[in-house]
Amino acid sequence: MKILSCTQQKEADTYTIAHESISSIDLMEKAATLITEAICKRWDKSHRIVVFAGAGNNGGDAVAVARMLFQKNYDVEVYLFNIKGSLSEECHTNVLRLAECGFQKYTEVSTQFDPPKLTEHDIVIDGLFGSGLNKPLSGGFAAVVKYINAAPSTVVSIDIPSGLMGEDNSYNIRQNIIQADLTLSIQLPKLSFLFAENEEFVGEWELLDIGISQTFIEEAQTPYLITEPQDVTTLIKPRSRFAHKGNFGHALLIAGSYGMAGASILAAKACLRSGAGLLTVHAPVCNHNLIQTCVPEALVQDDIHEHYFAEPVDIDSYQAIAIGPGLGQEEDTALATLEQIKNCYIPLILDADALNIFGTHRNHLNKIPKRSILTPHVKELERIVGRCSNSYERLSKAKELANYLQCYIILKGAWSTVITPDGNCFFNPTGNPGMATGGSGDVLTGILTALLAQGYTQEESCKLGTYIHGLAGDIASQRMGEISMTANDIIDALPEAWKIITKTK
Ligand SMILES: NC(=O)C1=CN([C@@H]2O[C@H](COP(=O)(O)OP(=O)(O)OC[C@H]3O[C@@H](n4cnc5c(N)ncnc54)[C@H](OP(=O)(O)O)[C@@H]3O)[C@@H](O)[C@H]2O)[C@H](O)CC1
Ligand SMILES: [K+]
Repeated sequence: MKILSCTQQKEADTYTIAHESISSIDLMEKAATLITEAICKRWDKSHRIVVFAGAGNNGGDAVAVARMLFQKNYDVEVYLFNIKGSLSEECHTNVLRLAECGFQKYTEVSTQFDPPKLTEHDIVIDGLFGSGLNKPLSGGFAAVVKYINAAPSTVVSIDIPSGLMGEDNSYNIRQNIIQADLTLSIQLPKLSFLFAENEEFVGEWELLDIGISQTFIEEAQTPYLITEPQDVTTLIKPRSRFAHKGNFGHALLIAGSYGMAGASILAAKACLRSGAGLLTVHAPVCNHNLIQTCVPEALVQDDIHEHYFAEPVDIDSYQAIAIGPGLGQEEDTALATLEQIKNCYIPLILDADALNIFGTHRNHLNKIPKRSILTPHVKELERIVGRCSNSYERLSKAKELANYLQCYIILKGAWSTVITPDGNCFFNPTGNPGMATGGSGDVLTGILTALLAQGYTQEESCKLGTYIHGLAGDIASQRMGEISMTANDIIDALPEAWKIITKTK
């Protein structure tokens, strides 16, 4: 699913009107019908509906919704803010239609606004501004937003919370943005919906398909996409009945240190649960027996050091290498890692402590082989690119890093983002807050390593790996609950997740 900019959404609107023989007012009527249905589905007529409409088409949507709810015998009030004394054509048409159906509780605000007392049982419809917002709200509009946010009522925003920019809110004023409980977005999501700090504005969001031209959407250029099931199920490589373990690759996992054997064990188990033919774990001597006991299917190769990774290894017999889970931050380990990745011609994943090395040894960043996969969470990324004040800035810096290194970056979190060397961003829709638990990242690394070992490309491995990781996390959450689930539960859910993705019983 593509994420288009607000400008592109307007172009899509215009293109649809021009090519799908539907007028703008009828497109607005379609939008309003779906918005009304979504409201009626959630709230019965005991709720008073208080509509705040702007002078543009977002306001036009809101006034049309008011008419439809009124005709369904809801108790509706409308406040239309017509500060400049001119309404968009469609907004004006809907104001006339509202009057024609005998609606009485209509107030057009131009200067003085006597706000109604909003109660907990009221539903506020926010139709002040939509994709036409061109600067942060200020003055009277900011006051209206603050008044609505201070009210105890449920707030439903049309298309986007008024005051929120569709992409970059770096220069926005947070208290001048509507805090919606529900956002009913037209056709496609906005990029800003996917950023954690905007959750308080967007609330739950739902897309309304108003029939915007698919031709326009298909041809629209955007670096931002949300991965959908069909994007990953089509990647799955079928397994021949004559296959043998050599067909599925030999993976090398360089992981673990004294006291952090668990990370290497979790990554190893996840790797084997994701189809690797063979796995060798290179680990410090102290973890040898633990790994052999916990993951008997894995081969264990001892490092020369008792407690941590200290000596690079020969990589010729492997198809994929992952370095990082539980590696620790000893200087010897950093040096061994830098040595290990130099001239590494095998698909490589750098995770956790292998990434932290570049936070303290940034001058070695250019040693990272092109097309490597880096899997930082927010803090690990910011140790490399510097502190970021918001998700949009962080995404931009991650895109710059991926381009500079010509690598793939998986920025982990809600809506984990796969960033490719040429700047495409694939947002992953699976997963849940229960996955914010120790070892979850180690599991992802194991999955990614298995996919690379089986010959999936870096981009395929990143998209498929994050998707299956989140899907297993969702299954684990259903089984164990978000609070109690552990990284092991995610691994235990991998068989079910793989069956779903490969549609096997
Ligand atoms: N996406 C679709 O296919 C459809 C979308 N619909 C709805 O249309 C809105 C977009 O409507 P639009 O009229 O383009 O813009 P808005 O209603 O969001 O804003 C109206 C005008 O407000 C002014 N503006 C912008 N920012 C500010 C601000 N910070 N303070 C004050 N005023 C502001 C601006 O006018 P200017 O003269 O100031 O430039 C805007 O034009 C979309 O969100 C959907 O709800 C269609 O109904 C269906 C198809
Ligand atoms: K809005």
